[in-house]
Amino acid sequence: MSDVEYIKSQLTAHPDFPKKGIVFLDIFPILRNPIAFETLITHLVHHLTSHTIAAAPNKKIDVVVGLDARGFLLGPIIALRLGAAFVPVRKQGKLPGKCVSASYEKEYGTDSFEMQADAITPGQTVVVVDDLIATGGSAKAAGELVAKQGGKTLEYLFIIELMFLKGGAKLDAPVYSIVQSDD
Ligand SMILES: O=P(O)(O)OC[C@H]1O[C@H](OP(=O)(O)OP(=O)(O)O)[C@H](O)[C@@H]1O
Ligand SMILES: Nc1ncnc2[nH]cnc12
Repeated sequence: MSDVEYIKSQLTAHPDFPKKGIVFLDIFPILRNPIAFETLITHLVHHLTSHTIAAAPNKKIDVVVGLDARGFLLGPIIALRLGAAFVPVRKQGKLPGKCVSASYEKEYGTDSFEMQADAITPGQTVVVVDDLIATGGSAKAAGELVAKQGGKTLEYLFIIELMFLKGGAKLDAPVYSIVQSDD
């Protein structure tokens, strides 16, 4: 079995969660299995070092941005392995100090994201990490926060991409996803 098939085999689908009509794809079974979690992180870091960094203007990734909440499970580990900074994007009202904010619509509601205003230095290269892209609203808002601080988003990284929602089309940089779901 390939790494991608192995990672895919660990995901579980929950119809009608958190509301009717949504098929919720759960990544937590991966984190319960240390071999699967290691396979996942190694796969993402290998992609970043072999493709993203090779194409980066400064030949490095300065900042890994992780999205509240499930992006926090992946982002810090990836950042440590790359020797990059980790910066959280949080839902409104959770971060102290001066923040930049951007609101967005998602597959099942609306929300507002914030990032600390001094978190990214102009010109830094950034990858945005989350567990899943659905409509792309969350990732787009995160990209806006990076751009507001003068950062350059190189890529958006996900475990799962819901292809039928075409979220990647909203974004200002390419998407890399391990599993593409059509339903
Ligand atoms: O592409 P989008 O339509 O924006 O949806 C994707 C977002 O939705 C989920 O998070 P959610 O907002 O449910 O928050 P949580 O991680 O706190 O559960 C998921 O983890 C992504 O962050
Ligand atoms: N279908 C889905 N499964 C898991 N997380 C999600 N976030 C938005 N849509 C989702």
